[in-house]
Amino acid sequence: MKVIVAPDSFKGSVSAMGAAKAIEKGIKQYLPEAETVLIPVADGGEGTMDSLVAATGGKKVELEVTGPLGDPVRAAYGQLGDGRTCVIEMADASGLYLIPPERRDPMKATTFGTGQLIKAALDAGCREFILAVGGSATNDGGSGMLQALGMKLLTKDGHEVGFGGGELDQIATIDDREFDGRITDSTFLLACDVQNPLIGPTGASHIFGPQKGATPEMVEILDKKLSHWADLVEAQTGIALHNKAGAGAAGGIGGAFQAFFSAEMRRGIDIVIEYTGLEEALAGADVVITGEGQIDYQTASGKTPMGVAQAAQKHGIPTVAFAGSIGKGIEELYQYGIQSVHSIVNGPMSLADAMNKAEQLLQQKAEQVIRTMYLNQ
Ligand SMILES: O=C(O)[C@H](O)CO
Repeated sequence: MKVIVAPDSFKGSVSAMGAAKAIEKGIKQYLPEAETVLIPVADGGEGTMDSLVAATGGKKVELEVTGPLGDPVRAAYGQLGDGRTCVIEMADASGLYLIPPERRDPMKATTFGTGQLIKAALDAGCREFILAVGGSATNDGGSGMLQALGMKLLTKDGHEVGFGGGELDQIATIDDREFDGRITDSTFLLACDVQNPLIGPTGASHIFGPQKGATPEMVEILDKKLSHWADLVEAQTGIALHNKAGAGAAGGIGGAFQAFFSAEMRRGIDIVIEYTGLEEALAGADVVITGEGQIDYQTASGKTPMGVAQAAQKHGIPTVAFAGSIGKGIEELYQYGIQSVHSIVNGPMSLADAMNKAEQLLQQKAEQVIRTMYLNQ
């Protein structure tokens, strides 16, 4: 029997690799001769870098960059096994999780650190980039990232503007003469977590500003400032970001990529499936086991278990999904190739207990599922 084990992480509890190893242990407990292929995956959010680095025999390179509020932070880029491809989770350098709630301030927060990661990877020879875009603390339209890569954003007096969404309306000129020339030789594959436009009621400021610390008044101001930025970008590049899908991802960095980089947007899970070689590994498999902390109707919007199941379905292979917790609407998932969804929790227990014991529970569940598959053999 060949089993592909392709879970996401169970957030706050066990990494994708840890989950995959626990599931493998459970399978082998009943069926030591089973062929197991471990492919830890992610959907473009947290864990994407780890998954791709592990699958390609790459490495993580850590460096100090400018954090969202200007303080130094340790962040990493992943260099894949081919040496050319780099994966960056922007939240690592510019993420909301880096700032305690009381200090969050999208007027000041910058994406400069994300630009520094790109620059460091360019220096290391990378020319193909995978960017996991989302989870940011910023609303600066990606201006900080551009500054880190040499773009001069100048006031009408010719001074460089400061960091943050609050500065955008001070920009009078975008001077690209010193913008890193290596960007033109590079390709950027974006895994954006949302498709929101840059401006307006469904734009970056209105939808994601509040979680970054914006008050209702601030949201209006930030939206106007981003609108000024979008006008300038359009005048410079001919690309109107205002209503462009995905331009509002991560405070507008999604738009900066679309305007100034050779960028293509794809579903995060599809990028991960391609780069981890999951499709190739599926040949001859009998079953796929995937999983995530929570599985519910939202899983159908491109989360890991659904993406994995869709890939397996193309090859006629059933997928079994494990979850820490099962929510409403899992029936939605059957059409995409998920055969069944199993909670790993084996009795009444607190969330903390379930999280602490996740590996043991995954192992136990995997053994039970494989036993059931052998019912008639
Ligand atoms: O970073 C953000 O603003 C959200 O995750 C949406 O992209």
